[in-house]
Amino acid sequence: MKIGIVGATGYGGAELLRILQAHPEFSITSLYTSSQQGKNIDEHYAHLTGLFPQKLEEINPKKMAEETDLIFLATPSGISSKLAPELVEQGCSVIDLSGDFRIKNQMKYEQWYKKKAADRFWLEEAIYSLPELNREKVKGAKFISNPGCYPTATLLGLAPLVKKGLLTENSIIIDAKSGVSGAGQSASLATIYSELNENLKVYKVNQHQHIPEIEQMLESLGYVAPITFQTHLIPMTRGIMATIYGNIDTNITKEEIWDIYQQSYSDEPFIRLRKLGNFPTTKEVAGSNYCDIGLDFDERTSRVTIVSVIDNLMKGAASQAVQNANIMFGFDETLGLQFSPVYP
Ligand SMILES: NC(=O)C1=CN([C@@H]2O[C@H](COP(=O)(O)OP(=O)(O)OC[C@H]3O[C@@H](n4cnc5c(N)ncnc54)[C@H](OP(=O)(O)O)[C@@H]3O)[C@@H](O)[C@H]2O)C=CC1
Ligand SMILES: CC(=O)N[C@@H](CCC(=O)OP(=O)(O)O)C(=O)O
Repeated sequence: MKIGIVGATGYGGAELLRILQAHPEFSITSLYTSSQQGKNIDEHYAHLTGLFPQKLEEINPKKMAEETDLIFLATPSGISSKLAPELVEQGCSVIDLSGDFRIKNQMKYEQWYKKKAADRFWLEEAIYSLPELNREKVKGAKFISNPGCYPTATLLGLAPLVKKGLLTENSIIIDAKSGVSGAGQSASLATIYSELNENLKVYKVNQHQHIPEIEQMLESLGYVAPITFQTHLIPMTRGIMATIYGNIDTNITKEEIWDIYQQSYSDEPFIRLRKLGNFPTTKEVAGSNYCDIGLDFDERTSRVTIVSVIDNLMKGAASQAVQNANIMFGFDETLGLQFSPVYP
């Protein structure tokens, strides 16, 4: 199948290149750019020297749809709201890695992203797919909205308890930390070495654009209440750790809670549950499509602690997008994604 990437010069795009280069069914035919037409990708990324002969091409939806079967949009929010519908209308399948089609309520998108929302019709057309929670909607779809990085870690950590209705209303608090590649490749004061090295930063306090995305999905799983979600920037390149707290009123033991997770995820190829008392680290999933989860229940406070880690550029973006592409086209979901994390 012929694959095109928009935003290949960005961090998410670079990971798509790395994964798709070795994929047995998808072949990268075209790379598109808004700023570097005519160049080769290795003029931007020396680590890709000699691997991709094709030149970066300008963005032209009609031509792109003729040249490819599927386009990944790894562009900043505010771009795909217009570009994705043009591609789908021309018959091309699309997976959008940005936030533009995740939040189905236009007012909420505009409130949290401070940008104009996509057209209501196309918001309905785009299928939000976190495969472990709703893969049945994806097979045969033409247009996928790939989840955000923090929502992926958070929702996979919470889903088993939420589906069982075990968490009490208004009790969910998520303390999330990300490596700096989560902010993309553009330089900013907050992410330069002297600001971040040996330093921890809280950011977007009660303002993070992933709050409505997480709440929307939790609502569909049966938890209808606001969450507290807080993000921190950590001096490392990649990785997200979401440490999640919630209250359980029912009489339950930590072994029973662990069993619920075990039952939910035992058949999931990309979710690895730690044994009770063990917790994952971000390095243990780096460069892979895994989400690793550990948990504990404090019978003294009736509060559960769930630790969920992913690689923000992989399960949080590029490899999850390829997982979605596999499902869309009826391939084995793990195709081209069966590699272990890079460690140490
Ligand atoms: N980084 C992460 O961990 C995650 C990122 N995402 C989302 O994925 C998307 C890409 O993120 P990331 O790769 O980190 O971002 P980067 O900033 O690293 O790259 C974005 C790329 O988008 C392209 N671009 C910029 N402006 C335009 C435009 N007007 N039209 C078309 N293309 C444009 C640029 O390429 P060029 O100049 O060649 O056009 C740029 O290289 C974002 O929406 C982000 O929110 C989602 C989950 C995790
Ligand atoms: C470390 C860091 O800055 N991370 C980014 C994640 C961006 C992202 O993935 O956001 P959308 O896809 O929803 O635009 C942030 O917190 O905004």
